[in-house]
Amino acid sequence: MLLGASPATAPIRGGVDAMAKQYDVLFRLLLLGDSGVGKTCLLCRFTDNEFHPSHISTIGVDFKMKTLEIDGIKVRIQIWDTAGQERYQTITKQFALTVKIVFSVAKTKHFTFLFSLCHVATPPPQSFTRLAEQVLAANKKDLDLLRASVTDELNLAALEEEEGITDGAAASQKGCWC
Ligand SMILES: Nc1nc2c(ncn2[C@@H]2O[C@H](COP(=O)(O)OP(=O)(O)OP(=O)(O)O)[C@@H](O)[C@H]2O)c(=O)[nH]1
Repeated sequence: MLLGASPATAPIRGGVDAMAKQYDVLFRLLLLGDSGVGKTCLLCRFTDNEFHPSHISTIGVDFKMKTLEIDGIKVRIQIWDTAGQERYQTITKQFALTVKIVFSVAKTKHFTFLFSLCHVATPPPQSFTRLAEQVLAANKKDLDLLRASVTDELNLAALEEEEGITDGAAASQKGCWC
């Protein structure tokens, strides 16, 4: 799933940089969201098809890449994984140019966090790209039983319909990127 990606310039042929020959198009994604919503797990599911049950907080910013071939075009996806912990928010906000905002369906407090990020990230700076998009991704759908507490307060179903939220679970791979 490439929603939320922002196309960036990438040389299609030639060039002195060896990396330039390895892909035709480069997409950059930035994952933002409260600590523990599952940003790193979504990333690991997508790049390595792995799930890690333990929560090891990201420190600052990390990134992974994956190259896919779609209709004969080599698409490289560069995904930046940010730290959700409050102490890293200064760094995270610097990166809030184009975003895939992740939240867990299981905790209401994550909504408060993501709305504050939406505010920071909108609109994407002109200098970056006009094609930058924001996508909300609801993770931990396997914990649907806990979802009631969220829907009571925020009517998640309506949000999904109106805002086009994507949902899934890194744990089960269902509805996930891969
Ligand atoms: N049940 C369930 N647990 C998940 C899912 N995705 C992630 N988790 C768990 O949630 C916890 C936090 O996941 P992380 O991916 O480390 O969270 P994060 O958003 O990167 O956290 P920070 O690095 O602190 O910002 C871990 O214990 C994961 O195993 C999911 O889809 N379902």
